[in-house]
Amino acid sequence: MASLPIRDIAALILSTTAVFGILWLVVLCTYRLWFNPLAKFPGPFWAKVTNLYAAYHSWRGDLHLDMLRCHQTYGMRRTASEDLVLNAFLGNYVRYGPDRLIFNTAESLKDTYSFGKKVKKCKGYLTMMHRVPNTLTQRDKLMHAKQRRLLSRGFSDAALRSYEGIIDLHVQRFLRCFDAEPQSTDWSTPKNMSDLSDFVTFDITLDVVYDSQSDMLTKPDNRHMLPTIHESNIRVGVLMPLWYLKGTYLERFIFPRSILARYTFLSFVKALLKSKAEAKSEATAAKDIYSILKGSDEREGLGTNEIAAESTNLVVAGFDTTSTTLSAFFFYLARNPSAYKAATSEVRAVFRNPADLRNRALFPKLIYLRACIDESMRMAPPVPSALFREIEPDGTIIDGHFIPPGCDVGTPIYSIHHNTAYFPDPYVFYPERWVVHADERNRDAVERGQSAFTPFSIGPRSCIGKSLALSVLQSILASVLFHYDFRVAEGELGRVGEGDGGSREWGRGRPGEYQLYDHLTASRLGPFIQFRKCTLN
Ligand code: HEM
Repeated sequence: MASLPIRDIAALILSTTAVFGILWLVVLCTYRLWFNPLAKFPGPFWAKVTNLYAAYHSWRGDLHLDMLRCHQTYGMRRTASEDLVLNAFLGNYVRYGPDRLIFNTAESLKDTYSFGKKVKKCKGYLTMMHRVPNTLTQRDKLMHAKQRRLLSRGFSDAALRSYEGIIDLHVQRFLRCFDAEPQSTDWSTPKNMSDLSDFVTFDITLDVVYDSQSDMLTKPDNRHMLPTIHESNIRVGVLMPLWYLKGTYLERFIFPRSILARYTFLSFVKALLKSKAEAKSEATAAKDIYSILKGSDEREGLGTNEIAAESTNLVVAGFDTTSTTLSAFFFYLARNPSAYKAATSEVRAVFRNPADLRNRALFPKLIYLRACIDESMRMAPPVPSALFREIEPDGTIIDGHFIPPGCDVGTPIYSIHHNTAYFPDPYVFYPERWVVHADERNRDAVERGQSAFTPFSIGPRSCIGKSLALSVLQSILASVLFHYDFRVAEGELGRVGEGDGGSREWGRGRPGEYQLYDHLTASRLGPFIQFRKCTLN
């Protein structure tokens, strides 16, 4: 028998592989669409068949918007008269991946994230891990409890008090950014608040975590670090639903820039860690989180790699999130005159002179300022989409539905913060929704909102840095409102950060809404704000 030429053999292998490949795809899609245990849940066609759907939206930065769009779309039903009406119950759950569901209720929030639930962090968190898991990325519950207990020493009341001087120092530097103009009674040149917020929060976080100065507010030298973190977040956001691609050639092919960016940031941290290690001999009292962790080294078995992973994560988790809240606050307050007036009046009444601003005992009196901060985080949550949790063996009930083991579930933060069942007029900046009236008539409404408010998440994996973040935000904002008046920059610059009016992209059209680009955490542009020294003080 004459042997087949090599070309024909290759063609035969290729066509057989293609046929089997197509067959495999057909079987897989058929299974996912009709026989998967989640098949009964509504959702976009492409999300049901592949996690590439979520990865695509993460790459575009509109994952949070698409999740809300799905909750609304799959909550619509046609009446007999062909009108579309919202069937809120149906839209409360959506299939957002072959094995993933998103929910949009306060019940799902509790069922998924509060203490004692049969869930753990999903495999997507593996993509954030470098060498060893830190408190954020640890999937093992017992290991996490141990790591969190150690880390919480850096966030105790005593530790937080010891950071107050550091925060005050950076607040002073932040204020000086608005003083630079010669005529101090005139409005300053427009300031890009997302940049300045990044600078001040990075400076504070690096100082608190490592007792080290990044000086971003005062010098440009280290500012190139910020785009590298952003670039790296894009990669991690895309890989979260496709975690099995981490470390493959495909990943390296798709994200060469992000991988380079990640190593630039890691080299920066490595140099920091080296200088900390060299400074070891000058034993000083632990005044930064790194030293607190290092102090527990021998007894608790936290090795060099663990401390490096933990402290690096704190910088990334801490600065960007706090910065988003800060810039969102300026966006919304500058556009809402009544909220602006109420917040400035409160601050200028509580603090009688500049020295008072360092007195933390007065902060609980800033009830309206805190409501403005909460309302900024409601409308622009710094971690906008779903924090997926994997259901453990035996399955569990989420919001009344049995979910089988191995599936991922999550309650997207931006979606629930815009759910009209908890927040009427969700696109209106309305700090009053957080303040209980003296006659208590709105207590139920406030509590309903609180049940669905989750910028820091809830339960055992909620944010360990919440008190630090709030302390930083209140210190900065009280000082700015005390010393300065501010307004939206005039002209086109004033529109940076807004929705674009007639956008073809879903959810990007509202001029009054601060636009977030969801890459794990939120990136954003502007707002541009002008400042003027307040003449009342
Ligand atoms: C406004 C500011 C902040 C917001 C909105 C925020 C939000 C969050 C959220 C939503 C989570 C849960 C993440 C998840 O489940 O995957 C989280 C966890 C965490 N955050 Fe924050 N965060 C903020 C500031 C900070 C700061 C200042 C630090 C420390 C310097 C920090 C450190 C952490 C850590 C270590 C975790 C992991 C906790 C655990 O899993 O036990 N965060 N944060």
